[in-house]
Amino acid sequence: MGTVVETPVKEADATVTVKKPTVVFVLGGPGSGKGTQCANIVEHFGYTHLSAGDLLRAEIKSGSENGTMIQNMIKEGKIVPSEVTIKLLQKAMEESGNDKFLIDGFPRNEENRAAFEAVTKIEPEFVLFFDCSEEEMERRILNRNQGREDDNVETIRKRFKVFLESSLPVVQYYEAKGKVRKIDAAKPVAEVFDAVKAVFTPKDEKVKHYSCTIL
Ligand SMILES: Nc1ncnc2c1ncn2[C@@H]1O[C@H](COP(=O)(O)OP(=O)(O)O)[C@@H](O)[C@H]1O
Ligand SMILES: Nc1ccn([C@@H]2O[C@H](COP(=O)(O)OP(=O)(O)O)[C@@H](O)[C@H]2O)c(=O)n1
Ligand SMILES: [Mg+2]
Repeated sequence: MGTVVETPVKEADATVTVKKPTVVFVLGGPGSGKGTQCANIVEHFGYTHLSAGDLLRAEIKSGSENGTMIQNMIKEGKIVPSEVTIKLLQKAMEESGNDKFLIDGFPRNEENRAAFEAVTKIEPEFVLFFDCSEEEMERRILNRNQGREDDNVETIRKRFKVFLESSLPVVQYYEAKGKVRKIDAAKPVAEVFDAVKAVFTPKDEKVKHYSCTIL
């Protein structure tokens, strides 16, 4: 008579692993070309573009109870409390059906950064940073013609100050983690996009392309 060996059947693992979305933060001063380049990235690399500024402006238009507060802060070039902005970002992420996001113009200060990390537990894949002189950014904003209430000399100066004092430290935070991909954004749009493409193209594809060229 043989011995019956009982093998315990392993219960199915109750923890479900949900894949976190891929997030790239797109930062740079006002007018550095974040929105313009994000539109190009979307076309080529399948990301969904979420501009924090656009979401806040849509919230004003929707007649929400926060609308007046947001409008006043934007007019003053101030940064809206992250609670408001993060809710808008999360809603847009859920509604998109995508799992790859370019988050443009966020985080703009330490409060934005820490709150996003605490609420979503998402770490950015990397930070795309558009580097441009104030002189060039001001010229671009004054030619933007989108009817924005904050695109006037007085508010622009305030936005530059906030950028230097509050937003650059966020870039430095990610710099220390080796996550910043800095782009010279003072060049023409197509040249800036060439540099952007190099950041988004996987290294093996670059090699493939190179070997095709020399064959
Ligand atoms: N590389 C560039 N050279 C010249 N003008 C640019 C360039 N990139 C963007 N612009 C223009 O500058 C303005 C600001 O660009 P935008 O993408 O809205 O910047 P941001 O989102 O960083 O404020 C727009 O009118 C845009 O058409
Ligand atoms: N994370 C963010 C992003 C924008 N904003 C507000 O929205 C304004 C416009 O942001 P934006 O990203 O559309 O501006 P640009 O950098 O594109 O010119 C900022 O100056 C802030 O007042 C904010 O409060 N918090
Ligand atoms: Mg923009």
